[in-house]
Amino acid sequence: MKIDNVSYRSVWVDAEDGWSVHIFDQTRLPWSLDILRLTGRDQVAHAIRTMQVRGAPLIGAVAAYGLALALRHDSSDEAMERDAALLAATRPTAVNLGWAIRRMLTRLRTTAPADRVAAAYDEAGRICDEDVIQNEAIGRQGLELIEQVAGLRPGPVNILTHCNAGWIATVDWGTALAPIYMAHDRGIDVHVWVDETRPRNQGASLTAWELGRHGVKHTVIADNAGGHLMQHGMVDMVIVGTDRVTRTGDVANKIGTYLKALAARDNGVPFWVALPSTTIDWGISDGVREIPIEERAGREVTHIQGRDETGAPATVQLVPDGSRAANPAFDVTPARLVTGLITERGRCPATADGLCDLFPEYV
Ligand SMILES: CSC[C@H]1O[C@H](OP(=O)(O)O)[C@H](O)[C@@H]1O
Repeated sequence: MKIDNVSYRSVWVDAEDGWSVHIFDQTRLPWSLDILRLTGRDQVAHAIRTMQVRGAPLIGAVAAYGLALALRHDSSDEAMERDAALLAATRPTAVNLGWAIRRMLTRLRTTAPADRVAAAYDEAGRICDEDVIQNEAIGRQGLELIEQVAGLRPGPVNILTHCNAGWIATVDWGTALAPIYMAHDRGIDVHVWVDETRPRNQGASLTAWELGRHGVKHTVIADNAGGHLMQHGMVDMVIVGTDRVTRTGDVANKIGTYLKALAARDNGVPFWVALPSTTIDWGISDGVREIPIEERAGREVTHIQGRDETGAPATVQLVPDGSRAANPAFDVTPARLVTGLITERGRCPATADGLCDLFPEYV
């Protein structure tokens, strides 16, 4: 995607040294665009754990490069398995992380140690290139849904999204936002209701930043406002991303997604989930029981980051000293509340049959 008319991906290998890896520090957005140069395994692990880099497809891609960086230090079998396990354990919910590491190991275990670094960079690069292609295809699949609504009546197509599933959550294009970018670029009048997405505020700080940079009309709202807007006919559809989808169509996504799905169902608003097939966990069926939900630090709830009147970054405490906080970072929306899944191969019902029809080779 472009920033000030310069094309970027969310992760790239340094063009000069050919081995260090660059990402945007997403904890610094929207106030400053800081590019981090990653040079080792521990730096990559820290970036994923602290959400300097986040978004299901992107953490998989960055972890893949993290393994390549680790192999530069030690390409032995023991070190490779150890480093892969460490990177795979940095965050539990997004299945793309484990998928990417498993894909890397599949290639590297049959590669001679002396050839592993080159093979790792090659495979990580393929993961990135495929993510871009998949997300662009998701954009085209979702664009058709927006075009259908735009053809029904004049005025903007109003889309609500939760968290950030934009280009900065993936290698490029995004998932939930890809159809929106394509509709905007084709002159369709779209407006996005951007859930702030407490407690990390990925919507307020990342989705709003992305859409603003691309010139897409948007309004940031409190997470709790979505149901009201749906009741008053102000939302034509919901499109969200996801971190893990079961083989039966249950959807894990940022905390609060489930509540939006309930409000959408109650108000007859289509609730779409956009995902590349790398986000499908074919090994599980019951999302509520089987998807691991990351529990993050309570400080993310008790404190909030922003900038003060002088423009300086600031962190303020929101709750009384001594109050405890719970911080489940994801929830699971049962398939019955999902209108459909938007994948790189097409749209399908959130059902085992729907996914099997699109991806028969995985079943
Ligand atoms: C395109 S996947 C985006 C997905 O990842 C986010 O989680 P996090 O910000 O914690 O990495 C969120 O669930 C988004 O929907």
